[in-house]
Amino acid sequence: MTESISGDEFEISDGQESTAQKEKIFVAVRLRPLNGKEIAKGDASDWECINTTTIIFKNNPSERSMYPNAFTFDRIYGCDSSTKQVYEEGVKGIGLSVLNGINSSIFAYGQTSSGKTYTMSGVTEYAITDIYDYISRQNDREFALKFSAIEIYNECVRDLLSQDGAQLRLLDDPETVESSATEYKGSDSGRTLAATVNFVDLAGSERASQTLAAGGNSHIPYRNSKLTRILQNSLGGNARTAIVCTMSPAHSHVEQSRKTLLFASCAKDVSTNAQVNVVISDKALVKQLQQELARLANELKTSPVSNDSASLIREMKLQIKKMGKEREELTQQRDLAEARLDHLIRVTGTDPNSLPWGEIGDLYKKSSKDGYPASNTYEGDSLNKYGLADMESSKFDFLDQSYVPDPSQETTINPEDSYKDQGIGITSSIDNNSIIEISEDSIKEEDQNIEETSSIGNNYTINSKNRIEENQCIDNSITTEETQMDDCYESSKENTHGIQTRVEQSPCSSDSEISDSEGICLTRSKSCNELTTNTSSEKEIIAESRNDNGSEPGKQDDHIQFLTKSKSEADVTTINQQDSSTPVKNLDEKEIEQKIKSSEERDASTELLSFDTESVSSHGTVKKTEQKASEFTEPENDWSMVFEKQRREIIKLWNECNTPLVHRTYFFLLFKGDQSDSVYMEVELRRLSFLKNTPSRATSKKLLKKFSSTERDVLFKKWGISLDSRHRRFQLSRLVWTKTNDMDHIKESAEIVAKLVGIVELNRTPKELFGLSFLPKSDHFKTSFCKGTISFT
Ligand SMILES: Nc1ncnc2c1ncn2[C@@H]1O[C@H](COP(=O)(O)OP(=O)(O)OP(=O)(O)O)[C@@H](O)[C@H]1O
Repeated sequence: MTESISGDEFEISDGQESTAQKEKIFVAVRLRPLNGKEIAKGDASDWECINTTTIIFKNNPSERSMYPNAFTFDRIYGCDSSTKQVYEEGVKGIGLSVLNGINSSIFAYGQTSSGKTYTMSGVTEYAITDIYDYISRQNDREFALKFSAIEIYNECVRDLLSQDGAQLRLLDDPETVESSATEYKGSDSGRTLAATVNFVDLAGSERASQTLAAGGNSHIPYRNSKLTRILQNSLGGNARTAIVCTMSPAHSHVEQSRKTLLFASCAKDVSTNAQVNVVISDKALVKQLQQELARLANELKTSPVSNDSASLIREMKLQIKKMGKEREELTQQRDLAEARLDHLIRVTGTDPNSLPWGEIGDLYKKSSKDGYPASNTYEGDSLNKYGLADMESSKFDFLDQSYVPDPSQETTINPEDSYKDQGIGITSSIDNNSIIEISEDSIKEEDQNIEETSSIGNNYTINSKNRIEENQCIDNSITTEETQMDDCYESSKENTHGIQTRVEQSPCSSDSEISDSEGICLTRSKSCNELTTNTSSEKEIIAESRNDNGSEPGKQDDHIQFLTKSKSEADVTTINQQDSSTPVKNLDEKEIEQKIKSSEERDASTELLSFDTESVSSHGTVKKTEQKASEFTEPENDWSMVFEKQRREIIKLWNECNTPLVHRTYFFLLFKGDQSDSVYMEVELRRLSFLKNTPSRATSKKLLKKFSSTERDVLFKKWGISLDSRHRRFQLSRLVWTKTNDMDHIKESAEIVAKLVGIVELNRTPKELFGLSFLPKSDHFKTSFCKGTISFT
């Protein structure tokens, strides 16, 4: 709201602004006419107002050297000017600032009988009239007015509005001057503007003039003055100020007139910094804040935006949690893959680059050693960061199957082994200090409650100088899950038949020693189940194979042992009895195989392994399957085109495989078309193709349900898995299998396993982690933690 009261100097706003208003004091000089007495004495006027702002001394040029003859101020009022003029044209705007909440003061300064009272009485009357007039026209605002009329004489304060003329006592708060003035209380509506206007008639101006003129100081000393205490708020700078300096034109008063003008000149330099005074009572403030709070709460409650935000935040939190889980899983996969690769390299003792999977060896080398790739600036280990954990896994399957044993290597047969059943466990020594116990005792299947021991069915081992051990079934099953279990089964069957054939045709003199036509002697151990059955009095059945150093059986340095332990003897007994008495063993495996082959899921899954594959043929010779992944390979000179094509294909597969965004991002940022990226692109394509065609867990279950529980039992025994825990169990087995050479590895493995099963207290030993206190020797830690019955979900 802006309203002009009168004239063009003053405007009243709604009082919302609080910007300080810095300005100079308004200084005016009023020259009164010569009074009758002065005229009678023959005094003449020494001063002439040459315009509205300048006054000059005109009668005594000789004094020009000592005093200035011309003075300029904001306004000069001559002898014929009226008080109304002084008000309207001079001090009105300042006086009425009080209506905007700004303090104001109007002073009259001058020598005795110069016209101070004459001027101020008129100015005060006009101002009060205007104030009331303004208030009377404001219907939507309430005003509280407080008037005081005070006389200060010899430091005594007297209330001019009081009849008794009692002396007033000044309190600390100058605003609480005891007064009999009428008070108007406004409503306590909260925000209030409070301002004071002072109309001051300064008696004794001569003395002040002398002081200020002599010192040339614009500061008005008021600290110890009652007057200044009363005017404290106005004189402190927070007030618009006007000074009307009155002077007599008579020559007899010329000295005082000059001093008045000097005072006025000094006053001109003083600046004020008035601001709107907003007063909010505590009660009003509390009320106002409560209202604001209620308003905001209501806004938050009803705002659709806020609801969206809340739901968005929830979604984001879920997403973050999910990504964290994925990251953890990828880390675990990476660790497993690295462990397997480590082990393989360690076991073979061969430079990875010289192996048939040289390019994979390069990948491993890059990823593990060189920070892969060199331009990478990401922190931490690379494989998982770049989402290659799965690739590594796939590679490893390829590695497992592509190993080509040298037929010329002499292979020994452990004469202590016996081969009495169709469940063939072939074990060979891996390296020194390797005692491997893989026990999956008493595993309960979710839907069928099938208990089984974790016999590592269809294991075979080829002892050579490199002392390679392969567990084809485990290798396949770990990384390719359900589908590879089928392949595992296939492969195992082949191996089984092959080995059986060779056993029958072996020229070796005993059942425990077999040599094939090419001079390879295979050591064939009992299956864990069979071993357990045949030696039921023992809790551990150890299939040992002697290594080519000719070390004695049972010596840890030279042997690897597959130990089978039941969770309890009762379990063992039950299982063994079942194994020996039920027709499980008598089932026609060909029939089961036929069922598998005829199932749709099986058909789909057989196409999955499009990797380079080399496997041992059914006759113990090496058979190399053809590479089927060459479709991803393109000529080098068309690399950019190939890259784009592969990238499109990868993106498509990402979508089809629901690949996590994190993986996509890393991969996308990392591989941007460099020629050296080709191997990674290819691996990613293979990995995704594999994943895409991998039947889901549900599909696998569906497949397995095509078989009777007995048939499934046979399958599980052959695969050495249980339906529900197969993947992680094999990961675990594999983990143990590949990390049994030193305690550091064991501890590291324990941590990984602990993560798998959701154990977070990783500062504990493997023994503590899995409660394997029954194991007496600490060196059994390296195998002990896989013997615990760990439930995976
Ligand atoms: N501008 C004027 N026009 C006509 N008469 C004036 C004017 N100014 C002052 N007078 C007259 O001069 C006399 C003295 O004025 P006034 O009392 O206002 O002076 P004063 O400065 O207040 O003196 P004191 O300091 O002693 O109170 C008064 O009679 C007054 O009417």
